[in-house]
Amino acid sequence: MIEVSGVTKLFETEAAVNQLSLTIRKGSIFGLLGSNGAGKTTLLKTIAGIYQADQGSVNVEGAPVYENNALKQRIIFMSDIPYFFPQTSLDQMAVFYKRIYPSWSDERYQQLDAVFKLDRKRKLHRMSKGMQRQAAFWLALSCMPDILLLDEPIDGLDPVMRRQVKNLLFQEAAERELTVIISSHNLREIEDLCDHVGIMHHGQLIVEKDLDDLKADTHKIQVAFRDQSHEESLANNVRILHGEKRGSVETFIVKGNEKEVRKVFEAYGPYLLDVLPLTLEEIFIYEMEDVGYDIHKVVLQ
Ligand SMILES: Nc1ncnc2c1ncn2[C@@H]1O[C@H](COP(=O)(O)OP(=O)(O)OP(=O)(O)O)[C@@H](O)[C@H]1O
Repeated sequence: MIEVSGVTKLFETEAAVNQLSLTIRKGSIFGLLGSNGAGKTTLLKTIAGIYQADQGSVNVEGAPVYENNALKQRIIFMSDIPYFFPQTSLDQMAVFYKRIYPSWSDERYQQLDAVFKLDRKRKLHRMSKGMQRQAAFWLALSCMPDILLLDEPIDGLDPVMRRQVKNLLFQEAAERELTVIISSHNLREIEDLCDHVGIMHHGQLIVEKDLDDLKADTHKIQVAFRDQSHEESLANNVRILHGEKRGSVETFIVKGNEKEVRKVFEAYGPYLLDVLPLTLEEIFIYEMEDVGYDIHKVVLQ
């Protein structure tokens, strides 16, 4: 389990991360969303023990991460710009990683040859951006880390490789409880990967949700009432995140148990009542509206 408690990280006087608390359970895939400068990289580097928090603490399985070498050997931070030593090939970088990470697996390194299909003898600096990213994933996964922190890793990978990498992450999370935190600007990019999503804005986590709970708990209702008698009482009986009206049809985004929500609307004897599925993007739009933010200003669609 990763426990971030009241973490603030300052650069001079500016708080890149501001009093942020977050708990991520082992084996979870957590999506960290936010616009440029929201503080995602700073948070990931603080969790990785690269930065020391100015306030608060980051603990993994109860132990502080900063300057804890034994713990840091179980964590990999994958930067948005992969770094390799000059003039090295993948095989040469593998020798280096093997020395640093005691959990390195030669067997895993060999197995991943079938997934990534890069020339292991070729100099990495001659490879394309996407190929370098594949190489970084190959090395990171061969280290068999307990925690993988991925800073915008999907960019630059083609759709087939994105799917492959997502599958590998699913598999590692399910089979050996790898914990993944993946940052992105784009909700759609990571919605099929994560079981939890948090949205950062100005160094703070403004929304944090379990996706299964979120989907089970938020509904889009289309309804045409017979008269206006619902107008006053509806909001007292169901939690409405958003409502709009087109002609005689009203659309509401509501929270709560589907059966109970349905019952509330049925009690008015409407002409039409439909419960429609919501995309994650729609859910977040209304969740954030509810806490006073416009999602379009905070994350890309
Ligand atoms: N090394 C640094 N020195 C000074 N300020 C920094 C440093 N790193 C980050 N910052 C500042 O901290 C804030 C958060 O930056 P950070 O890189 O964590 O955001 P981000 O959410 O990862 O952004 P992006 O999506 O653009 O990568 C920004 O205002 C940035 O200018």
